[in-house]
Amino acid sequence: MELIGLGKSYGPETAVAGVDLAVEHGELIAILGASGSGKSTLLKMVAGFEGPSRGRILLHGQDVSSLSPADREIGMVVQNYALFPHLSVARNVEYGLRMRKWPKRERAERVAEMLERMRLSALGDRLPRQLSGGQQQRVAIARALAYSPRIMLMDEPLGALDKALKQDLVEEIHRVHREFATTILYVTHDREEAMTLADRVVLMRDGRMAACAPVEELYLRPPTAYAAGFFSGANLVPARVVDRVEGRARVEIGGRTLDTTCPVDPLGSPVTAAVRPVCVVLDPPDDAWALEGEVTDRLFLGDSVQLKLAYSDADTSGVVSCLLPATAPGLPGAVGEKVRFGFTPDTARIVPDDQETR
Ligand SMILES: Nc1ncnc2c1ncn2[C@@H]1O[C@H](COP(=O)(O)OP(=O)(O)OP(=O)(O)O)[C@@H](O)[C@H]1O
Repeated sequence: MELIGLGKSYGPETAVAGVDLAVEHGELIAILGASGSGKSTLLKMVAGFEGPSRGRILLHGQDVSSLSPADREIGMVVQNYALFPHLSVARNVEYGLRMRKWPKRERAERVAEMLERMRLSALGDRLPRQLSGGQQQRVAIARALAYSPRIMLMDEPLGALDKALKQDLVEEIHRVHREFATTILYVTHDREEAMTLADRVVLMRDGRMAACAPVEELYLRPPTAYAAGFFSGANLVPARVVDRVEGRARVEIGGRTLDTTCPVDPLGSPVTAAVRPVCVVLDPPDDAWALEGEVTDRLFLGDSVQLKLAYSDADTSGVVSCLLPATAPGLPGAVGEKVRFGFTPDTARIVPDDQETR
């Protein structure tokens, strides 16, 4: 599938501004972004529920931009299940096959197969209201997949479920994606979900594609400060490139210089040192960026402890989030405790500062 300059405006408001994206067959792309960033509008255009203001949608090379939703052969799963309440599970799954006028015997065979593959065989005669939320969503997935759509669209499919069910369904969707080899566009604002499921992540921001990259690359090497903050949950520390050392950036952060392992931006340009909380260390080594600070918050998370460390001196001030193993030696025990902390050059990613851009 290919999206070419796909955009949508509502009057003066631009919901989606010219998205270009080529999706490989069988790929799962997570469309991630803050509320109002244009994720659902993008999906609705692909589904055919919204007409684009500009651009085109190609499915298997065919321009489907002006086809009705039914003619696009796209399966859709949304947050609130949207099952037919008066139809049994089996009849819900059969629905799309009837619409496409499949013969009765083939319909019955396909429904039985889908129920089995989605582990719903025992529930075929029940009505949706007799199912749990997770079961209803499995029915919705079975229904959407029954007629082998060319592409599957999922809009916050787990948004209505509690955490434990969510985890089950994430595993289920992962399995479905692998076994059915379906191309999936998956809208979510939950980065954990995106991380677990996706081959690639499209990060939307104010209607634009702020980043598009394989999951691990986006997580470990985010291209900008916004992507680092949103996807990697990184601390964003203001910095400035002051020199080049063997092609790498020497940056100044709050009056201290640090030789990083990142290629340089233009000298003097404001940049951001993006440092993930697990990369913040206590009692850092000599070549590290180090500061004295104070614990302002401490959250026990089981295997790890999250600390908020506030620092302030003549040159700089801020708060850094730090994630340490709960068994780490010398772990600060209480709010108010003084600590020396920092990060080593190899763990800081120097990225353009785009946090203010709209
Ligand atoms: N029918 C509409 N008329 C006018 N503006 C709209 C309409 N639909 C969406 N918008 C606007 O377009 C922008 C993008 O909305 P969209 O629903 O695509 O965002 P989203 O990223 O899916 O958000 P959320 O995560 O909250 O669902 C928002 O500013 C929204 O207010």
